[in-house]
Amino acid sequence: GKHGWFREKPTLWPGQAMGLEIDEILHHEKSLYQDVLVFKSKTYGTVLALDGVIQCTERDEFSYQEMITHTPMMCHPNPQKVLVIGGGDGGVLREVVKHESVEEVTLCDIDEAVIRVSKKYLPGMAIGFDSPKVKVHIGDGFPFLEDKANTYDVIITDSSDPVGPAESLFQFKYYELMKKALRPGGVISAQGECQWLHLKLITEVQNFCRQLFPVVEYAYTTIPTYPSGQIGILLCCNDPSRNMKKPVRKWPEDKEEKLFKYYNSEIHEAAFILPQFTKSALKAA
Ligand SMILES: NCCCCCc1nc2ccccc2[nH]1
Repeated sequence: GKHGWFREKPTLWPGQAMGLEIDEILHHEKSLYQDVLVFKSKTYGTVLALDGVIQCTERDEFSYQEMITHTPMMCHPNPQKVLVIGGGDGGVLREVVKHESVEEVTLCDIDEAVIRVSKKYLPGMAIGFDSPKVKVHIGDGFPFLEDKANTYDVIITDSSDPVGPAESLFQFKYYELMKKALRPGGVISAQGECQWLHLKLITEVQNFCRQLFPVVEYAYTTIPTYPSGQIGILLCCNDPSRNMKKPVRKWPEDKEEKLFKYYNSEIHEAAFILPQFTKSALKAA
């Protein structure tokens, strides 16, 4: 288009950059925490970028939102109280409320600007805010978790990358807080970065998760507009007998076809099957 190309800042992936052709810049501001850009792309719909890094596009967001939500949710027998840290676009909320067992889901995002621009420019994701089961808290996930012991069945950390406001969400203390906030049999999932780019970080996070949780797994999903075309999901469970590689609940196939564009019970299992280089790095951990 007349605006040329958006090129992603190689913050954590030196020497490479994802590019998208711009049709129209829709919004650009400096929030209290980060640079917020929304643009209409030529072929991927509307795009949200934070500090020059693509967070979601209308065309492929469903892959990440469905997999970061339904892999933990389908590993829990009866999720009633759910917490989303980050995820200000609303896409994870849209997915969480597809589970009838859910009574209440709280979203805690530090930046009101992300929620505001998502509601205005990303209605297909922000629809997640419309459910009566949803409660929204604007603030840092750390202090929010301090007084939430034994509260949630599932906690989903839909964070940006560990450069900037989300840096603290990739540290031991944060996982300690989530462990306390979980009810017995609870499951957590987190944006787990990419095995092609961040294997060292993934190994470090897995290491300290294993000190806190009996069951820790890494899965991944394919998504064209994230660096190297895929992103990981880190999953932990406080029930030593839970095998997260197999869903404990299943929708009938016809229901899956109506509910999802990416998730199904087979890709749930496939997501945990890792290439040898990742398997051996995480095994050594
Ligand atoms: N470089 C990969 C970045 C992955 C970002 C995942 C993500 N996408 C988001 C959209 C809005 C708010 C939080 C978000 N977290």
